[in-house]
Amino acid sequence: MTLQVDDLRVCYRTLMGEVRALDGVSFTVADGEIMGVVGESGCGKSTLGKSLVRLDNRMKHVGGTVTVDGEPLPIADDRAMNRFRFTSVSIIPQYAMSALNPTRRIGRLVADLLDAHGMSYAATRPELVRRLALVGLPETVLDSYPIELSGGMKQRVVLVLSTLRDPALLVADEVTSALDVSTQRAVAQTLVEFRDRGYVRGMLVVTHDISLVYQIADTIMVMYAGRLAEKAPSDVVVTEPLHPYTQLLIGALPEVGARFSERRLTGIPGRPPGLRNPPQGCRFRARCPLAFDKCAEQPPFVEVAENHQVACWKAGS
Ligand SMILES: Nc1ncnc2c1ncn2[C@@H]1O[C@H](COP(=O)(O)OP(=O)(O)OP(=O)(O)O)[C@@H](O)[C@H]1O
Repeated sequence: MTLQVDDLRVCYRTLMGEVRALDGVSFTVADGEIMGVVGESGCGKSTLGKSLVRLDNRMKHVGGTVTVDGEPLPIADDRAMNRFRFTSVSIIPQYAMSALNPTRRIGRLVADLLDAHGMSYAATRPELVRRLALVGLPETVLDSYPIELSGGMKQRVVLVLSTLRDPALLVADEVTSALDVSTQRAVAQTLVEFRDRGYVRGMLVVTHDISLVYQIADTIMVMYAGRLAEKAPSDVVVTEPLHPYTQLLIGALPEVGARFSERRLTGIPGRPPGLRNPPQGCRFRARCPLAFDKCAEQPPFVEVAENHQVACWKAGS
């Protein structure tokens, strides 16, 4: 088992009070598994990804445990996590490619990164060049400045760097969202290839793009308002979703070849609740077409079929 997350609770401290961004999240990612994490903006996807690798100083670990290969990660202790970052858990944060220092050549950036982790650039360079070639980048990119590379090239550089130490888990947060469609597909395929080659064992692909994650993920986990709504193999989530929220998310996707003069695109009416003072019971209740009395109680996240978990009183009934 690569990753096990149990009852993870994380909040942000703000002047207005605590935002409970993750509220009792439990799941596992198996060896070799790519898991897509989807949901509307603000549901806690990025917080989940970040909290497994680096809590920023506004985030507070409220409770719950994370283990990788059975070893607990000290996620609440930034310094203790240094031993695990990059080697055991690695992250490509949102907007990483735009964050590359524009005044440093790529090779220099890599040398700085390796130095910070006590590794020699000279000794690592042959493997680095091999992996760059694998993603279609020539050795000469090491002499380039970030501004000289396209978005897709920068994203591939970031992917190679974040997996150089073959981490058990890679969190890829919106790695394709600023790219054109064909580059998106190429970068997504690279994620799969890195998993297939064993450069990374398990992956959390955080995205709002269900169609893209459907093509590469083994499993999709749907989040709503800081909790898990549904988790199942990708094709099950897309073709037979059980949670009303997942059904509406999938129903809001445009169909290939659809004529929009005949079928209008619809979103999900309403907005997710604020997480400073979230409602009791099922958090989707106010927007749910199937809501009934029982939804005033929080539904447990339970297995309703093999590898298929849902948090809804109506699912499976
Ligand atoms: N630095 C912060 N301070 C306070 N609240 C925050 C902060 N970052 C995120 N939040 C809140 O935490 C909740 C979860 O946010 P998060 O960014 O994890 O969601 P997300 O699903 O990744 O959204 P997006 O797709 O827009 O990135 C939201 O209610 C958000 O407003």
